Amino acid sequence: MTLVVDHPLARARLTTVRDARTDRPTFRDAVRDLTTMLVYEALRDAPVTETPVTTPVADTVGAELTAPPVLVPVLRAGLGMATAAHAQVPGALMGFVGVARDEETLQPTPYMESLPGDLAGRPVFVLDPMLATGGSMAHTIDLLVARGADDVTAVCVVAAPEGIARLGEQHPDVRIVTATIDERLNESGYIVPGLGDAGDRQFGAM
Ligand SMILES: O=P(O)(O)OC[C@H]1O[C@H](OP(=O)(O)OP(=O)(O)O)[C@H](O)[C@@H]1O
Ligand SMILES: O=c1cc[nH]c(=O)[nH]1
Ligand SMILES: [Mg+2]
Repeated sequence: MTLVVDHPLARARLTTVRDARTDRPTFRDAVRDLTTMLVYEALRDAPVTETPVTTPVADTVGAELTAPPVLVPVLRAGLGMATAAHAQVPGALMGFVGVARDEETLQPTPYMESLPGDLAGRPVFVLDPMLATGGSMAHTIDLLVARGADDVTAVCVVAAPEGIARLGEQHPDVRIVTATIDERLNESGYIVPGLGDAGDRQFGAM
């Protein structure tokens, strides 16, 4: 249930976000480009409904997504993925979750949720560039499941094996779409080689 998007263009943008010399505007641009590719691949097998369309030349049959996913960026870092994901699925509903990891305990500290009340039968894409211990993602998915969600995709840029394993235990039905599975977490809970703190690199250190 883990899809690694390793298209050459995704690998090139991943290299940009990994590079410690990349400035904030360039980092944000690369996160947006990666999100476009990740969401594109995440929707590859999405069901479509055929719809009639008239070209300047003839009538034909087109297609539209049968069920556009609800998009849920996880603040802060996931905000940098929101616009690009929304551009891919313009009709999507968007909810928001705020959670900050306590950097001492590595436990997620929730501070905000703004989600549709009923997610039953609706695909949901959680947008967060970093899946490290998996605590923040597991918390977010708990909120979604409490609202009836049963078709959840975690869209990430960098995933650690530890976070993937945790989701496999706590939420085995969740699909993960990521640009890379990295080596491990270090003693501070950062992904190695990773890209550092995705929130700080987009928005500045708090
Ligand atoms: O898998 P975990 O161990 O929970 O770590 C991953 C979380 O850490 C980062 O957010 P952070 O807590 O730094 O908040 P921020 O986006 O506001 O910087 C990242 O965006 C994830 O939400
Ligand atoms: O490497 C990491 C781990 C958690 N959160 C980040 O932003 N980066
Ligand atoms: Mg952060």
